[in-house]
Parts: sequence; C-alpha cells; structure tokens
Amino acid sequence: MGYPHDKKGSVSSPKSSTDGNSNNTGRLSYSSSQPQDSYDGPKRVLSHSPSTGYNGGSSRGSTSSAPGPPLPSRAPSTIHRNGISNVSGINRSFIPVKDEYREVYHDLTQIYKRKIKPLETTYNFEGFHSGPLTDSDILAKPMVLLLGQYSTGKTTFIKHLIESDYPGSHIGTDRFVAVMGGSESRVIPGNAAAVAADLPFRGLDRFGQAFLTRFQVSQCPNSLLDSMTLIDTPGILAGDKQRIERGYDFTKTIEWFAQRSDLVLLFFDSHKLDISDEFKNSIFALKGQEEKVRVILNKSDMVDQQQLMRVYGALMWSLGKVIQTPEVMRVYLGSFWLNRPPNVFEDCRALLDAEQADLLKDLRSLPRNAAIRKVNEIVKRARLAKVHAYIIGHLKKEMPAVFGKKSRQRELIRDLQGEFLKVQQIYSVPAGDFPNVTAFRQSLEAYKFENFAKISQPILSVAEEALSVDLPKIMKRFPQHNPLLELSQKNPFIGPPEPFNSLNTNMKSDLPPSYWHFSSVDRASAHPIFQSLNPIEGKINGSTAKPYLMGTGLSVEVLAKVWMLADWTCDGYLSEDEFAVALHLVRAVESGGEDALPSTLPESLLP
Ligand SMILES: Nc1ncnc2c1ncn2[C@@H]1O[C@H](COP(=O)(O)OP(=O)(O)OP(=O)(O)O)[C@@H](O)[C@H]1O
Repeated sequence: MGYPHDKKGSVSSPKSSTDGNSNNTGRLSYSSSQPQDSYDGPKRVLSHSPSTGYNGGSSRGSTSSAPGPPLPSRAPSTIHRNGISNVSGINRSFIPVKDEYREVYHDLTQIYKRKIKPLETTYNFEGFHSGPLTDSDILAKPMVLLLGQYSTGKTTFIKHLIESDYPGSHIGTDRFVAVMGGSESRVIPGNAAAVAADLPFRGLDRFGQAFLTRFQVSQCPNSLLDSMTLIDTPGILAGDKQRIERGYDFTKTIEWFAQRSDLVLLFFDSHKLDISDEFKNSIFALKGQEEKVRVILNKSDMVDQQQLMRVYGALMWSLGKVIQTPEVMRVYLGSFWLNRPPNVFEDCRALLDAEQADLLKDLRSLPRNAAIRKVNEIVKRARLAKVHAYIIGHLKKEMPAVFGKKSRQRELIRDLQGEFLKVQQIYSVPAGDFPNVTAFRQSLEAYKFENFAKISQPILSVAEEALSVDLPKIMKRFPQHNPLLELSQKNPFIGPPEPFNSLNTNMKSDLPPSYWHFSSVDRASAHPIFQSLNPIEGKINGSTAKPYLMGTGLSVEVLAKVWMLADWTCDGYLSEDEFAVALHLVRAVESGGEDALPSTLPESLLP
C-alpha cells in the first residue's frame, strides 16, 4: 500500500490522510513550478512496504518508540543483518561534559548589572526596546531548538544524544519541552517554569495559559545536559484545525525560543518532505538568525542511496525557497536512533557516520560559540542603551523649562529624524546605531519628555568603560582561533566564515607604540570603502571583504591573520570599526613588512 498522492503530487502519510489534517500539507518543494515527478522517493519506498509494518515514522499516538519491523524485501543486499543495535558509529562522549564558560557568564552578569543596567533603567530603555536582562537570561546554558513536522524524529534525536529517555517524554510530543540538566529527574510544569527565577523562561507567560499548559521543563542528571538545554517542540501537522486548536501563536513562540537559542535544528524525514504552512511560517520566523540554523535530513538509512540523493536534492531546492541566505544551508544527513534496528540500508553508512560526526562537532563548539554570542549581545545592547540615553537626554534638553511643553514635545516627535541627526553629530554616533525612527516615535507617545532624565555623564562613563575595557577583556579570554573556521573547513556546504584559511601567529610588531592605538586608525578613509561594500546590519562578511582585501596585494596568509586580528568579536563578520582596524593592519604590513603584525590584537586598538 503506497501513500496516496495529493493533487500536487505530494505524498500524504497514513496519519495525515486519516486525521482530516492533510488538506493543507503543501509540500513546499513541489509547487506548480516543480515538475511533479521530480521526486518520488517516498512513494517508491513506501510502495514497497505493505508488509513491513513500518509506518514511515508516523506512529503518532503510540506510546512505544520501537519502529515497526523492517521489511526484508525492502532491504538491498548491502544491508547488514548482524543485529547491530545501539550503534551510532560515533563516540558521543566527545561532547563537552562541563561548561568551561561559567566564569565568563558570571563576569558578564556583573558587568551588565553594575554598568549597563543603570543606563537602561535611567533612560526608560524597557519602554522602547526590551526589559532588563535577568541573571538567568545571561547565565542560561546554550540552547538548541528542535523544530520539524510531526514524527520526523526530534524526540528520538534527543534520546540518542542523552543516551536515555527524559522525564515526561512520549512519542507524539504535543508540547514544548525544555530538556535540561538537573540533580534529579523531575518535570516542572509550564506555569511554574515561567516564574522560576533560576530558569530562563520568564518571558514565556506572555503567550498565555494555553501555551503554558503545553510547556514543561524536564530535568535529569546528564553530562551532555550540563552543557546545553535542548528544546523539543510539538510536531507540526498540516491544516488550520491544529493551528486553531492550539490556542496560542505557535510561530511567535518559535520566534521567542529561536532568539534565545544558539542552534536551531530543522528536522526533515527522508520519507516525507512535507512543509506545512505552519512549518513554513516558523521557518520564516527564523529570519535574521539563519546563521544558527542547521537542517537534519533524518531517517536517511530508511531509503537507499539513490533515493537519498533525490530527497536531498529536493530538500535543498525547497529550502532555497523558504530560507533566503547567501550561504547554502548546512544539511546533515543522518539517522538518529537510541537503538538502531538491524535492517536498514547500509549503502550510505560511511557518509551518515561522517555527517553525524560533523553534527556532533557542531554541538561540541556550542558552549564556546554561545559564550561569544552572549558577549556580542551584551555589547550590542550596551551600544543601543548608550545611543538611547543620548536620544532621551537630548529630547529632555530640548524641552522648555516652563511654558509650551506639550507643543514642543509634539514638534520634537514630528521632527524626530532631524533630532536623531543632531544627536548623531553632537555625540559622534554612527548612523547605523540608531533605532528605527517610526517604532521609536510610537514608543515616545507614552511619555512626557519633561520627566525624562538629563544626560548623566557618570552613568554614561561607566557604561562606556564596560564597552571599551571590560567587554573586550572578556573577549580576550577566548583563544584567538575561530572554531567556525574549523567547522567550515570540514564543511563543503557552508562558506568559511572568514575569507582566508591559514594563519601564522608568530609575527612580531616593530611599529611605534602609538600606531597601536585606536585613535591612530584612519576611520574617516575606511568609512566610504566600508559603505561601498554594502554592509548588512552594519557588517560585512568574508566573501564581501575578501575581493577588496585581496586587492591590497598581500598574501592570503597575511590577510588571514589580519582578519583574525580585526574580527575581535569572532563572529565571522567585520563591523565598520573592525574593518577600519583591518585596513590599519594592512597598512602596518605595507610599511613594516609581514613581521609588523602582532600575534594578538593590542587592547589599545579596540575602540
Ligand atoms: N532515525 C529514525 N529512523 C526511522 N524511524 C525513526 C527514526 N527516529 C525516529 N523514528 C520513528 O519515528 C517516529 C516518531 O519519532 P519521534 O517521536 O522521535 O518524532 P518527533 O519528531 O518527536 O514526533 P512529534 O513531533 O510528533 O513529537 C517513532 O515511531 C520513531 O520510532
């Protein structure tokens, strides 16, 4: 019995064909522009499975995680029949067991509380941007969000990683589950989790009771969970019925979790590449966070090599339509079981093992990347708070002392763009650091400008110190190599985050000490060049910067080092300041030879 095909040539699973939810299962990959016969993997595989009992992974509602018995006739001669069980082919123990970045998080919390938060509270930052960060927001372990259609193997993947069940897990997850480390196994219901001061879920109450009853924290002692939190999400079914019955905005909750996650894993099943409208919307909600997204084409050993290639191609084609990134999305092929059944296709085993190893490597670099991301976010937030303070202080200054307050306030709101320009000139703030003028104008309506705080130099200086001294110092604690680079070298699908791939760290600086001060960096000349490279959100990536830097005539090895030094945030992009410093370093080499470059970036070169 094959799965019935819908009008678009997509394949409906038995589940979706019986629950009345299949109507909207638009397999995104097979819109009218796609030839209908472009991919028929699921049909072929499943048409072979009348007596297998294998349900395409659709045993939703069942309480057993065991798959149906595999079909001998489906198995090609390459299948191993040696009863392999619990074979991942990978040593999972190389995922870090302890979080070595605790100290970084602790110091970040102190810097934020003492030096940045006062700036936020003095100038009503919360009313314009977001509420103050709590300790648990900063101290939270790296989070991995798992997202996908129903029965794509998300829960099984978690069990595979932690090598056990987690409390309160069952097949057919109908709720959000935060799987976390803890001294004992327990389940914390959503309402309690959303008010717990030591859990990073306090903002979730905004999604209401309907959501909180569908949210739980599952804690258990587990070494992997000491380093990260895994978020299991409800399997997405097609159709309005499910969406309406949920009673909360699924896409918004996904957005909330994705913003706080360090990695988002999108799950697909090689048997059925459905992307329902709700899944599509959830993927759209990841916009702007594409660098965190990885795709897992799961159950890859349930199809043979030829079918797998076709599914892979179809998936890439589909993803290209939903996720608009300059880089090709990284897709891991795999089959993640706690206990792998014996009769699966083995013809791609070496590939699948290599892919699993890559994925685990990605997970292994998570604590470090998450710590860097957190420092980055605090830096971004502090810069925003600083500009915000300048704007609010400026508006206060523009108010009359006694008469005509209301009309002056209206005038200032109307000419807000002009006021932003004044602030930009008075305080030398880069234009890119300003908030969206329309949103800011709307928020301003709720305030009386005369009640705003005046510019307070002491509060601003303290925040400035955090930005120029404390936070760069924290960044220095991260070794000068970039694991993203290692990842990209292993990974033919994503471009290197830096444009160059070799590095010599033994160079010594012979230039006068004054050269290594940020004040000597020629930012004015760097500005037009940077702008001509079309920065996105104030940054340029490696592929944009590379042609320009190659034009300097320096060797790739030297430019590799220039990039490493200049990208002090280690995010694989250059901000305008980082770019100006990169050009400064290039000039150092041009005048002093290759040995002019220091082995690490002097602190004085940080803005
Ligand atoms: N690698 C795999 N190969 C084949 N079948 C699998 C694999 N992983 C899981 N399954 C089967 O797929 C079904 C669904 O698995 P699981 O519950 O983990 O998916 P899920 O994505 O969490 O589902 P839901 O979203 O509905 O909660 C189960 O019957 C499970 O045994």
